Amino acid sequence: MSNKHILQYFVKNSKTFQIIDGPININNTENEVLLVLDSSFNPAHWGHYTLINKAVDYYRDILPQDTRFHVLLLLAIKNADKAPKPAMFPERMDMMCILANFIRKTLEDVNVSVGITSHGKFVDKDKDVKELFFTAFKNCRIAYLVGFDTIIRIMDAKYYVPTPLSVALQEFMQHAEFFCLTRDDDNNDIKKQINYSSDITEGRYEPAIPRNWGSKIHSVLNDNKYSYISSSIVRKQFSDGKRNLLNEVPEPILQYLVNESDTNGKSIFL
Ligand SMILES: Nc1ncnc2c1ncn2[C@@H]1O[C@H](COP(=O)(O)OP(=O)(O)OP(=O)(O)O)[C@@H](O)[C@H]1O
Ligand SMILES: NC(=O)c1ccc[n+]([C@@H]2O[C@H](COP(=O)(O)O)[C@@H](O)[C@H]2O)c1
Repeated sequence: MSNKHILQYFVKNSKTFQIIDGPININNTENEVLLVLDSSFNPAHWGHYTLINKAVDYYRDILPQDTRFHVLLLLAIKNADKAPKPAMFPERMDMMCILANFIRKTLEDVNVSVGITSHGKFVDKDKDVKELFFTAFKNCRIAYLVGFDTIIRIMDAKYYVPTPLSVALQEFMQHAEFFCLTRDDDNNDIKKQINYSSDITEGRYEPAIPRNWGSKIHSVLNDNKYSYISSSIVRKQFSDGKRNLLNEVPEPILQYLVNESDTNGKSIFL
């Protein structure tokens, strides 16, 4: 079935979560880590790949040698902020499957699945991930891979009104953790980004954010060659006619963008 048909079925049946590529469950939760990258994938780029790569490196360093890694690429077909915009979703799903294959080829011993969700907020996505992805939810580790711009939005009380943040995320924060990479950001300097988790632990964000959540956020410095990349930049440059985007986008993704645009006679993003 094409991704277009999968999406039509998903929407028609009011589903909230579906795996569209790769394994659909994890049986042995004792030594497995699930790394979830939730994104708009519009398009997929090196910023996404480096989040996964660095998260695998990070957990390989701190966990036992026999730990197995499972990456879940998750597309939110509803955004926590933006109105639903169905255009391009099948193409984004295609690109997620391409990225999944690229990860399988380039990162050793990493399983990859691709899923779609209709939930905008992480706290809601997490319920489905736990329920539907794991056959036994015991001692498994789920880490959400995010950039700094996203972690501060997850920790923003406005998304949960009238429930206080500490209540809305209480259960979620008991088992979930975040691997958080710095990004170029005019409003938040690198020091603030890197110190975010320790500042929470020291109580600097109290009473909004409980200090014990600080240990659940692992802040890691990005590489300069990846920290500036965003889908908006790629969309803009590609639509302006730039095709030399290999610093921003893995080759198979670029190939897909070029092929799709050639077929339509104009940039896939226009
Ligand atoms: N270059 C990057 N470095 C680190 N994290 C990133 C990078 N690009 C995206 N991310 C993170 O990946 C997740 C998914 O990103 P998403 O695709 O929504 O962002 P984006 O590339 O900024 O998209 P857009 O420009 O369309 O807003 C987010 O948590 C985001 O912070
Ligand atoms: N409070 C939250 O859980 C929260 C806040 C902002 C964005 N998100 C999600 O983060 C993902 C990336 O969003 P953007 O593409 O807007 O950066 C989307 O799935 C969006 O729905 C979640």
